Amino acid sequence: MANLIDGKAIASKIRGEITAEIAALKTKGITPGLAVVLVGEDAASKVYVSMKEKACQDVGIFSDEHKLSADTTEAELLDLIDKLNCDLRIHGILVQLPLPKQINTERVLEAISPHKDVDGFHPYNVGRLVIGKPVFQPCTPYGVMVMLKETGIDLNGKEVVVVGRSNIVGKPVALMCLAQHATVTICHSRTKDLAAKVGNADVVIAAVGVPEMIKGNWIKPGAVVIDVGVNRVGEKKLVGDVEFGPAAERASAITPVPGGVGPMTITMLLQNTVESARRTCR
Ligand SMILES: Nc1nc2c(c(=O)[nH]1)N[C@@H](CN(C=O)c1ccc(C(=O)N[C@@H](CCC(=O)O)C(=O)O)cc1)CN2
Repeated sequence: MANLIDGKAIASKIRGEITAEIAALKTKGITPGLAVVLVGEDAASKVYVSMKEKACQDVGIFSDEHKLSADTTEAELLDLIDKLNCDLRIHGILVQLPLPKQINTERVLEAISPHKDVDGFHPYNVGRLVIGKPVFQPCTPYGVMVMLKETGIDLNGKEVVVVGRSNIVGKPVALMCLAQHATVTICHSRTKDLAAKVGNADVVIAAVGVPEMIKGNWIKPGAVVIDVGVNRVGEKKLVGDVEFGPAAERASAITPVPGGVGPMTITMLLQNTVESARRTCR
């Protein structure tokens, strides 16, 4: 039976360290500030945004909330971003995704100053990651890497299979694993014989957004399984992208859903915001 990788516990430990770092910054007259922008009424986004605001309060980050209606135009959102780019109280800007259809997500992400891009989605920060000199790294993949490190899992020479090729998780986590000297395979909807690819992995990172798509009996005995999926099934139940029970019987270590990668995402957002504030006093 696999060891459970407790994302909640790791996140809580790191948040303690972040709280201490912020207290030290405040003695130098710097209070890290994060602008959180939500456009529209998406139920999951509302939950994530309120979790982010609460996390900011807990660690001592000034959180500047902007809740805009679902019919906000792209020009209005770009105007707000311009103002936040120039606001000296703000070290990080976060626009919650997904955005409503009338707004071009790429244009919005590119409008955020790369120096305040604590989500790590701006092409400048993506490019820094590609060349192995990251500044701000996307929070979910960054959280995955911190979890692996905290659990003592070394990727050097390992076969890592990433299932999913999104800009937010799949592609960046693959680059981060490569930087840790893993041999990385990215699988996606057109991949042939996914079961065999997953079965070859020492470490599986599942980020497809399809409930329990990765079957437990595909997992190589002793492999590590990181499940990035947070899928709502029915009214209340959350499941990952991996069939947890059968996978846990074969894996050496596995993340649960909820309580695995999810809590790390917001923790790394706090970390990036503190890093951005620290950079202002260099
Ligand atoms: N601007 C961004 N938008 C989105 C991001 C992002 O990193 N930046 N990621 C996701 C959503 N997300 C953060 O925004 C996020 C997802 C899940 C969790 C989390 O803690 N999940 C819990 C379960 C919470 C629940 O009950 O729903 C868990 O897995 O234990 C935090 C943040 C898309 N948009």
